[in-house]
Amino acid sequence: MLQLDHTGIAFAEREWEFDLTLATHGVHALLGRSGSGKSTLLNLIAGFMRPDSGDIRWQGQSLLPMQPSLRPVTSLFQQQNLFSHLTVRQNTGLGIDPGLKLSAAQIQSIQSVLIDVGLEGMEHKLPGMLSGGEQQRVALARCLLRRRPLLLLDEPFSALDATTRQEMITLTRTVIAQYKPCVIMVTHDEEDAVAMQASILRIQDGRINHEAG
Ligand SMILES: Nc1ncnc2c1ncn2[C@@H]1O[C@H](COP(=O)(O)OP(=O)(O)OP(=O)(O)O)[C@@H](O)[C@H]1O
Repeated sequence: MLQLDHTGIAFAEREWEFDLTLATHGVHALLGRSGSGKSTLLNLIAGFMRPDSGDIRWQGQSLLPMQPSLRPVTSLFQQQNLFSHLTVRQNTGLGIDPGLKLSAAQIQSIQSVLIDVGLEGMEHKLPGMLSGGEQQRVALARCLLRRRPLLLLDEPFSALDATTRQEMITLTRTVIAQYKPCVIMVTHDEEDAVAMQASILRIQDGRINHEAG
């Protein structure tokens, strides 16, 4: 399970203290007003920010001594951070090896994930040749390839039009059902939470309230 135990951080004149226990598998929507600390919570778990106090544990082990790349975490953001000079296959392959020294078996697993997200036939395209929804599929494929047990989604669908958004929600639900990570998804839209069949985590006044899903 994921445990945040009095995980505290302060910026300027504001303070947050997060206490949270989530089961190993499950989907949770993280809601809260703009500036309430949603991205801060994800950054603490991913290791891009360090808490001032408290602990963050996965399966009983503290994540705090671990570099972000070594944590059991993968993140998908609204901006996909695809490399414009790398193909769809290469951008996806970064999920396995940042040096892109890929074996035949790894190329096969990339291909299989690209088929899962509906990008078969686009392996050799560059991101600039793709729509926003297709770019988001590449980013999702890269996350899925990593198969890390904690999946952090920061407004993954908010830049997409309504139809593409619905397709991405369906696709994300399907792949989550296959590999069963613990998912925390930041969204401004309670409809996304319902569509993802997520329980609700709400940040208010620097604390998390966990509502039944
Ligand atoms: N590294 C930082 N240094 C100082 N202040 C920061 C830092 N990161 C975030 N903040 C501030 O902390 C507050 C919470 O930011 P955060 O991005 O977590 O909010 P959020 O709930 O994700 O907001 P939004 O919904 O608008 O994306 C904001 O007021 C932000 O300006």
